[in-house]
Amino acid sequence: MQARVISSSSSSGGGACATTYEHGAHLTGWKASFDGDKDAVDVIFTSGSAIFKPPKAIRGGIPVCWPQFANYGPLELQHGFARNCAWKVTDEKEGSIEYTLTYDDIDDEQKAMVPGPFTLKIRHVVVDGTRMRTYMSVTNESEKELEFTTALHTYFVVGDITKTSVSGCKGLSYLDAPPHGSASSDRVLVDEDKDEKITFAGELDRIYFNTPNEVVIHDDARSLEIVVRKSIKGEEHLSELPDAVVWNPWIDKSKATGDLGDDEYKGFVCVETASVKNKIKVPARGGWHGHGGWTWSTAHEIEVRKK
Ligand SMILES: O=P(O)(O)OC[C@H]1O[C@@H](O)[C@H](O)[C@@H](O)[C@@H]1O
Repeated sequence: MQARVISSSSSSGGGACATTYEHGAHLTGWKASFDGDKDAVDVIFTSGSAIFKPPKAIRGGIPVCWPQFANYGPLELQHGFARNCAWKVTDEKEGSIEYTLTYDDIDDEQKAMVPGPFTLKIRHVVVDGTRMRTYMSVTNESEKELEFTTALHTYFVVGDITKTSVSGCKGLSYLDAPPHGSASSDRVLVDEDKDEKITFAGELDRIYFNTPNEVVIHDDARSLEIVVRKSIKGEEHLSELPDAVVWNPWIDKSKATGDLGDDEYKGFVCVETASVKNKIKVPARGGWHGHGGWTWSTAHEIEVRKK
């Protein structure tokens, strides 16, 4: 599998670069760099046990969950099929790469999961030394409405999960998943998170609704803050993903996950910009001449700051 590395085109970019793959349009790593420094800081986690063999999704990085997040939708396939497919590179320039997946690229089983032709685009951009973005767009070229749930399922490196917290979710309602091995896998609705920050002392798997623009990971072991932003200055025309998923598998689930090292849970947390509660609906193309289809687009930005 060929890795494509994109480096920042900004003069302040220093050693900042990201590694991406056609498989899943997957970004597997992003190194940030402060003040143009060549010493890069790893921000995005990929498992040392990840399997780089399609159709298996790569464990870590930024899996694109589409056309379904987890089991939120009609499909049996957890997180949809986009992360399992071979995408095509459709644009590549300094600091930026665009991958595209269309109806023609997927197999019959996957075609049965969508109403008809579509174009899905992912663009990863290394903005400067400390910021990167992922843009996503979905064009519905079919004659039926296209509805989906989705997430940019980002795995972040942290120095020590027990010295990590996540802020921005206080006061929000969320769906809480029971721990691995429980008799029921049904999530429970919690009306209000009363804690100032989310901390980690066991498996944690929550879907927060209507999150603010910024959710922040406090990586105290590395004295870093990682900001996950769903609205980008100058790009207000893009739709905002309303929800955020926070996940760490802890010990038992890590052991049960073949492509994740038993101890690796200590070194990452997932904070995923998502739309789970409300399905995104892209209207049917309509029959009139020259109308290729309606497009829905979104993006997230990740910024690293020193504490
Ligand atoms: O093992 P997968 O399919 O990549 O999913 C990993 C995790 O993804 C998270 O988004 C879900 O909230 C978890 O429930 C799930 O375990």
